[in-house]
Amino acid sequence: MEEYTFLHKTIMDTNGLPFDPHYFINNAVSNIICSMVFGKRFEYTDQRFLNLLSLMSKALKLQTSVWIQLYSVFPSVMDLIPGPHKDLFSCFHQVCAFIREEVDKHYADWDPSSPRDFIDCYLTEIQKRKDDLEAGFHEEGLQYAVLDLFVAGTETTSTTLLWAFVYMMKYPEVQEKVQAEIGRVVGQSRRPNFDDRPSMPYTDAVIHEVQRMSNVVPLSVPRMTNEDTILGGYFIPKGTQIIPNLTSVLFDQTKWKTSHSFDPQNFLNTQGEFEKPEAFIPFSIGKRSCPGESLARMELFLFFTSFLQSFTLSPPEGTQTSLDFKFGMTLSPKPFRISFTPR
Ligand code: HEM
Repeated sequence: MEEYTFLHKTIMDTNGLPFDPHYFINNAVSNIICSMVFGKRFEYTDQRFLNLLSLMSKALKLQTSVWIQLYSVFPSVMDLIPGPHKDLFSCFHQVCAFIREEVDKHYADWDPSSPRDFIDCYLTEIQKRKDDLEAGFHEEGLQYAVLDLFVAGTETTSTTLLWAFVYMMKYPEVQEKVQAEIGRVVGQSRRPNFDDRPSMPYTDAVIHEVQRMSNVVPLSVPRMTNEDTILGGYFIPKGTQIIPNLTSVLFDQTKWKTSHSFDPQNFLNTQGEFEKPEAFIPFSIGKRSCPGESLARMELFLFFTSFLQSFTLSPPEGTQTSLDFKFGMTLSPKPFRISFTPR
């Protein structure tokens, strides 16, 4: 909620005028992970950090481009050809350099008896297990673990919040109902907290429906079978790349009341109570499903309810809200402008 306070102030400064919310939201969401991993947040005006976030967004888009697909098939040929595939490596190196700098700063004033964040804890594990080569704790591992948390924890949640804004602009009647529920359960004298969620079935249903319809990670994360497997009667040899199609489940006509249109009723029973169908799998399922699910759900609930408690969201006058998206590792809304009018 501390991060929301910064965001709230920044949005108040827009005076209800339309603006592109992408960078503020990306920065605010990333700051939650940064506080846990680096032990600090970054100002919304920090150019070095803003540049890093834009590199990450660019890399996620590039990853599914034709150039990268060609690179995966013909790496040695593509190495000789200039093109956007080279940009991906440059993005990757710059993000890694940023992480390395932060790790070096941690080394400089590291006190193992009082760990400040994830990096400090990992450094302790490296030291404790330096004679155990099987344990897998080493500096390179630290860099990749931080990179994983940083990338996976920023773009997914911030893109979902951007979609929530888009859907609230598109369906003002849904927005009004959420605001009415916030008014009944939380009021205006305090900020929402996560314990309010069970008393707010409509809001909960809206957030779930935003996640279902926005389908932010449509093809999950590619995996590989580590042994011969039989699944649903099909033989899948060891070493086969698996790309789970979450879209087919999130939009399965046999599983949802209205599979292809935005309707919070997909998550409400006839008594208006919240109910989650088993086909709701935006975080995937099984042993390797998203480890950040609980954090993401908390962030989505707290940011979303705090925004709608304080502001009414609307498109710039005379414009239509579009549900068009950009395709990449994540599906994100096309750039848009929005007004936050204080309530
Ligand atoms: C709305 C937000 C989010 C969505 C929709 C989402 C979705 C996913 C999906 C579909 C996967 C692939 C799981 C699989 O292969 O079975 C995944 C993996 C992962 N997620 Fe998330 N995620 C979100 C937020 C977060 C957050 C906040 C974090 C940070 C703590 C995070 C960290 C990760 C990591 C580290 C992996 C890779 C796990 C591995 O390789 O085993 N995610 N996420």
